[in-house]
Amino acid sequence: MQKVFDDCYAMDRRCYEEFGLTEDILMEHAADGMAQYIRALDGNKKEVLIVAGPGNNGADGITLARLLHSDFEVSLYMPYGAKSDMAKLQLQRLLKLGVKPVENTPLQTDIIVDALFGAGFSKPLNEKGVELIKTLNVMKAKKIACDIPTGIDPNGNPNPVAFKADITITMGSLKKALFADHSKPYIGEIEVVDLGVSRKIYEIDTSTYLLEADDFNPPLRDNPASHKGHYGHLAIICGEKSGAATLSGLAALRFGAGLVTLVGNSIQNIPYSLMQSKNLPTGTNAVAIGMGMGYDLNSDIADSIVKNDLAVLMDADICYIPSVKTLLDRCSKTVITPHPKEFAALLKTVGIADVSVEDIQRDRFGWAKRFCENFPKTVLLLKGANTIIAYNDKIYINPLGSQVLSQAGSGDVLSGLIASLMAQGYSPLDAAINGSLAHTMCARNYKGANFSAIAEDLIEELRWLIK
Ligand SMILES: NC(=O)C1=CN([C@@H]2O[C@H](COP(=O)(O)OP(=O)(O)OC[C@H]3O[C@@H](n4cnc5c(N)ncnc54)[C@H](O)[C@@H]3O)[C@@H](O)[C@H]2O)[C@@H](O)CC1
Ligand SMILES: [K+]
Repeated sequence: MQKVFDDCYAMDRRCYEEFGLTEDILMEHAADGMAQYIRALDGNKKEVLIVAGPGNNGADGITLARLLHSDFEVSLYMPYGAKSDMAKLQLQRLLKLGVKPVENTPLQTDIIVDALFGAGFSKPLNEKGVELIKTLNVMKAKKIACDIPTGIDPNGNPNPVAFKADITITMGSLKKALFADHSKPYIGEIEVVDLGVSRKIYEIDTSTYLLEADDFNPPLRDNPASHKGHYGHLAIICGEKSGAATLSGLAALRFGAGLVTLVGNSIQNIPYSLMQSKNLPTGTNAVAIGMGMGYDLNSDIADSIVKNDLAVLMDADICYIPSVKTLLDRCSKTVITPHPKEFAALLKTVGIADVSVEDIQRDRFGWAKRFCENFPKTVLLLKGANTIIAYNDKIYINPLGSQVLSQAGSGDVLSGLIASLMAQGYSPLDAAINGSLAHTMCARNYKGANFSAIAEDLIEELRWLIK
């Protein structure tokens, strides 16, 4: 797990005030991090275009030009001149080496470094900036963003366009804007550069974390004398479309739940390994509701869940049903897993806000936080290109998802995975984290073309998901 921050300003200040470092020292390390990356690239890439802005992001770029000069053919383009003190100082140093900024961007180059705007980006790019970014984006070159691609605002939205990087070399620590859904196509890989002290020292406390494959804690069984009763009994409420519940059930079973029962009146042709029942079976310790359910929840079942305070996973159609609020308020072990459209419906159903899907996508962290303030007992998993898992003031980001998962049925599998872990005794937060990691790791391990995975393929991949 890595720490993630809103921005680095407080940590930079601590470097100056507590560690006696200077802006100059931090900047030298920032530029050296980029220089090392460029030097390690394929040795034939010798032409480097650095586009440097007026502030300290630009100053990083000018410093990089100095570090690479004479080993590489460096073109430094500064469309807005140098305005910050550091940008002016770095430019003076460069001029003393005999390097002058170029008047126009060259038509072709091997490497482009975008150091136009970084953490200080605060208003939309003007027409000149938009045209420049569009020009850079269509050039064929290795594209490196300094700190964050130009045009990505602090909420992670392109405003109105953004540099499309192959790699973002970010300074000091990870920032939230790198993990918004809207920024994902622009960021590329991410590398963090230390700024004069190790990242362990540089970073302060945070409430936001980036999940990694190493965080995965699978439900491996270590008791050779076990029986199915040791691994929980999950009941999945079936409604209109029993296929969704069946996929969840198979995923849950494959992920280790001891027993999975589909609950409903007329469920046809279910696989032999799943049980079925008209009522909530005795012995149920976790319930999953919502997948393919339709907009009607049997009130006896809802009452029984509340009365017995069962662990409950809620998804899909439940977001539209008013009784969701009772479950969220009254049960102590709840996970809810909406995609953005369902989350918009959920916010409306529970009376928090009436907002569009686009409103949510533009500020996923903000809306997730607001939901958790209203429902402190619930773990929210907001699906997306970078899935957010939020609980109280903590946020965990799973960036490992990919387009492999953009398929009907993949959400049903995720519900089954999380509910399976809840039945096996994981806390709701651990179940959401590990279910989400398993889901994305199955997609990563899938060997077929990235358009071809169906829910059953993801379930198959669970067999080999051994840490
Ligand atoms: N201690 C530090 O301050 C460090 C800063 N570093 C670099 O400094 C960057 C931040 O520098 P700055 O705070 O100077 O900010 P930027 O260089 O990102 O932006 C400079 C200024 O441009 C203006 N601006 C914002 N959006 C604009 C737009 N769309 N069109 C025109 N002008 C716009 C703002 O007035 C802003 O302050 C980081 O991203 C990082 O690259 C690194 O060198 C590491 C240390
Ligand atoms: K940049």
